[in-house]
Amino acid sequence: MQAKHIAILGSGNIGLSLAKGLVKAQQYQPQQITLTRRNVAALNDLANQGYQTTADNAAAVAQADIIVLAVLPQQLNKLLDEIKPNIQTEKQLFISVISGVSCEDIRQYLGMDVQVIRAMPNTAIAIGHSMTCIAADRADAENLQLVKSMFDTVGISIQINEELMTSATALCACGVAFFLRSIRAASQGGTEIGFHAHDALKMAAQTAKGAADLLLQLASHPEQEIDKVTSPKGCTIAGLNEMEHNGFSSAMIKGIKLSADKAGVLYKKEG
Ligand SMILES: NC(=O)C1=CN([C@@H]2O[C@H](COP(=O)(O)OP(=O)(O)OC[C@H]3O[C@@H](n4cnc5c(N)ncnc54)[C@H](OP(=O)(O)O)[C@@H]3O)[C@@H](O)[C@H]2O)C=CC1
Ligand SMILES: O=C(O)[C@@H]1CCC=N1
Repeated sequence: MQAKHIAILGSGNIGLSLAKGLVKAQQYQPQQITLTRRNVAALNDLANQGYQTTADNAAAVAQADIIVLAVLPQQLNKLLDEIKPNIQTEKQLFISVISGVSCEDIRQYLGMDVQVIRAMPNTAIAIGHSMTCIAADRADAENLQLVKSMFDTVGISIQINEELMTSATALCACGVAFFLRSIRAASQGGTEIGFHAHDALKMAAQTAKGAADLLLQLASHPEQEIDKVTSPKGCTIAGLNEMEHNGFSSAMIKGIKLSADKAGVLYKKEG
């Protein structure tokens, strides 16, 4: 258990997923986490669970050791204006999960030499299965280790170069949606060939989970595992080739490239 207090500024999808993941992993108690958003009434359930909740970002920052920035890129500058008077550069660490905003962007906008580490988790953080990419331009090793160990308790984390953070956003954060859509499509196919929708979805999701685990647990390559499924003249290769003729791999690759391009231009420095 860490003794530190965390303020999560912007408690929406990812901010709340992070808070829930940290508590589920027993790394923090709800009482050690302050959640903020402007519509604070939407956090009432969390307040009943013991989290501190407020719309006052500056007050949340005043009592925090770790400050997580989790608003949308277009909401960041206003938030930084609000909290600037209460920042204590010597003792506080910023973790930004905001896409397309560099550590230097934050220091530059604040005009302060704050310690900033970027983390790009995904929503599976709520259940301890995030793939989180971590990057910093000049954070000290102790803080980097602290952030890494924090995200390791809620999934798997790797440290990458900061210039790859927009790519990490597309592959890992947006990626959850891409794989979910694939599973949804598989379940729709399943319904068309005879299963009730809820059964088809469960069957598709468990099949996807098994496929991912084959790669992770056996450290094998997708094509190696695909070769084991595709019997000669069989039904798998027939279905797979039909999907490829319709651009399956190409659609995924193009989508990821477009997401990465977009992730790089989400933030406008002037606000
Ligand atoms: N969703 C995801 O899977 C991932 C998102 N990210 C990044 O995380 C960030 C948040 O994304 P996401 O959670 O999806 O977005 P949401 O819109 O769900 O969350 C943003 C939250 O910020 C709150 N907010 C806005 N302005 C302020 C303010 N001035 N003070 C306090 N709270 C504020 C909003 O609530 P209210 O309007 O009530 O203030 C809202 O709850 C983005 O920058 C995104 O790029 C990163 C990885 C994954
Ligand atoms: O769609 C978005 O912009 C955010 C960033 C990563 C996931 N969701």
